[in-house]
Amino acid sequence: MKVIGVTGGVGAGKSLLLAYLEEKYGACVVRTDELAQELIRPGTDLHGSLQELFRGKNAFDPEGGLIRTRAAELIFKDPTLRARMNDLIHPAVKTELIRQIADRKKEGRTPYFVVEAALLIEDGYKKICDELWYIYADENRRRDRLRKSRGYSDEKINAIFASQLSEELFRRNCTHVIDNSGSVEESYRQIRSILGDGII
Ligand SMILES: CC(C)(COP(=O)(O)OP(=O)(O)OC[C@H]1O[C@@H](n2cnc3c(N)ncnc32)[C@H](O)[C@@H]1O)[C@@H](O)C(=O)NCCC(=O)NCCS
Ligand SMILES: Nc1ncnc2c1ncn2[C@@H]1O[C@H](COP(=O)(O)OP(=O)(O)OP(=O)(O)O)[C@@H](O)[C@H]1O
Repeated sequence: MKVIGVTGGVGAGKSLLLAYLEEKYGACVVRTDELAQELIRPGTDLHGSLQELFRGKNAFDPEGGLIRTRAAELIFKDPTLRARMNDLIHPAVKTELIRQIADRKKEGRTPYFVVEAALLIEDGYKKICDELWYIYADENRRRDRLRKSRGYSDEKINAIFASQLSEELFRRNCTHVIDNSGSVEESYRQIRSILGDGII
């Protein structure tokens, strides 16, 4: 089983390409954002710690769930708060991922295990991945896609951009680059040139 780490800036097209890896190659895809949401659901220890961290900041709904838009507003403009949130959540995410990778390896039926993480490089996923893929799209296209598909404001886009690695650092740390600035078909072709033409 090959373990592939997928990263890239917000709106580069990671989700879209992960779906292709799942459908065409039978990959097991885990998005760390989704895993994090599970690990911080109300009732968990992590949820308690997060409530402490965001105390007085109106970041939770009446059922105790984290209000994503509010959390984004807070963490993307405050590097210290973001670092403290990362320190709380990310070790647990990584531990859970390592467990899932080991389970799949043991089971022996998964050809590719794909981990998607915004902070793949910063969080040291290099050690647990065989390859690191950088999904690139030029900044203007990403801005455009995020405005259109998610209604993100320029302020939100700027704040997230500022909290993520530069293109140069992504490129320097990854083993493969997929340029998703063009059509989806062109990106699929790049994936096929890395993984071959079909399910193994
Ligand atoms: C901060 C949250 C609430 C923002 O939610 P929202 O729906 O507004 O935006 P979305 O999830 O689409 O994230 C926007 C972009 O920021 C990236 N991102 C998410 N968390 C972080 C972070 N801690 N640092 C840098 N970038 C991040 C995402 O990958 C994406 O590219 C949400 O991303 C979250 O709960 N993050 C915590 C989990 C986490 O740290 N995930 C990254 C694991 S590597
Ligand atoms: N090659 C492409 N051509 C046109 N639209 C695209 C292309 N790739 C992605 N998109 C669109 O751009 C938007 C952002 O893509 P996507 O959600 O896959 O980004 P992401 O990298 O997963 O973002 P995030 O970092 O927030 O997880 C989506 O609406 C997606 O359909």
